[in-house]
Amino acid sequence: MIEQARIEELRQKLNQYSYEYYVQDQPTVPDSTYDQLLRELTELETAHPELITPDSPTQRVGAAALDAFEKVTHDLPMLSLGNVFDETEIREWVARIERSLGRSTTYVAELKFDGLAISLKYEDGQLVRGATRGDGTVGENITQNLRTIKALPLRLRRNETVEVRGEAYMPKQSFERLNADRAAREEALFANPRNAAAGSLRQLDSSITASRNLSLFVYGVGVNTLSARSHSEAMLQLAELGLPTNKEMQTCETVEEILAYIAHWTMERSNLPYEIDGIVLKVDRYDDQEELGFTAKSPRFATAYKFAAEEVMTTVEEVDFSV
Ligand SMILES: CC(C)(CNC(=O)c1ccc(Oc2ccccc2)cc1)c1ccc2c(N)nc(N)nc2n1
Repeated sequence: MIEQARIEELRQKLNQYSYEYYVQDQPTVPDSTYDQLLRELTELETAHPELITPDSPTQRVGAAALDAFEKVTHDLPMLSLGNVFDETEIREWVARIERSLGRSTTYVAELKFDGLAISLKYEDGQLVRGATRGDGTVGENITQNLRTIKALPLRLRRNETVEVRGEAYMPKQSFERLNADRAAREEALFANPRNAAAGSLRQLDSSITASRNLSLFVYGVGVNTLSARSHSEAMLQLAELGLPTNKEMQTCETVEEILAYIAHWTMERSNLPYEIDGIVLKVDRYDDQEELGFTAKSPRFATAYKFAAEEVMTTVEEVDFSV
């Protein structure tokens, strides 16, 4: 049947254009082309509903609003990070690791996004579940809301089974526009992009989430079928699968390189289009991570350098508790 072939072709094209625009930030077609093809796909799917698949771009906004979020138990706990606050503590953290391993090792430095920690589960390439971190063991099933994030692929580029961790966030520009709209309607303002992202993902009606222009970065893997032997290799594989990874991630051979990366982003973070609240440092090789292991609640192989909280002029902004 030619409609089926056309529907499959449109689905593949639209998902590719979405990937180029939202993940690679290098669109190859104008929005008008995307919109026209989406309209054609919507008409064909309306005429042939039996041909609709869950990874169709028309299926991003869920049907009915939920009454509540289900609880979900993570296959692997989503751990929290210990903190380091200054150069001395960073040098001590590196020294402790290299003493424990009995040799030097390679690190990865990453931006620490100020959003909501989430977990995404893909089975044979298909997104089957999205959840909040919750208490690290039990989170809330917010699949319908996460599916509205355009940077999130509904199907991976290879049929892998993998559970990934990441941060859903609201870009600074979307935050400013959302609060401007709310001020115009005399509604309570969100205090910061993190609250706005969390409030947007706690909506039981995913069409509200879809209107909030959220985005996503993935930063780790749980259970997976990947062949990676290090964190940096795993992140390259996640990017090849079509998942949004952050391009500012950098491997560091020495503590001096770590300190230089931190100094750079301490100065530059105000120029980023999203908010970060620190820098995450990780031992790169998985065999070293396993050798270092965990404390009761967080890994010994990773830590977070937190920026000093910014002394902002605290304007009397109402925080939106109604969401
Ligand atoms: C390192 C990790 C804590 C993720 N890793 C895990 O959650 C994790 C979970 C089970 C693991 O293995 C276990 C297997 C069985 C039992 C216990 C742990 C290993 C890592 C983390 C947390 C927050 C991050 C953040 N805000 N930004 C960036 N950029 N990176 C981050 N990385």
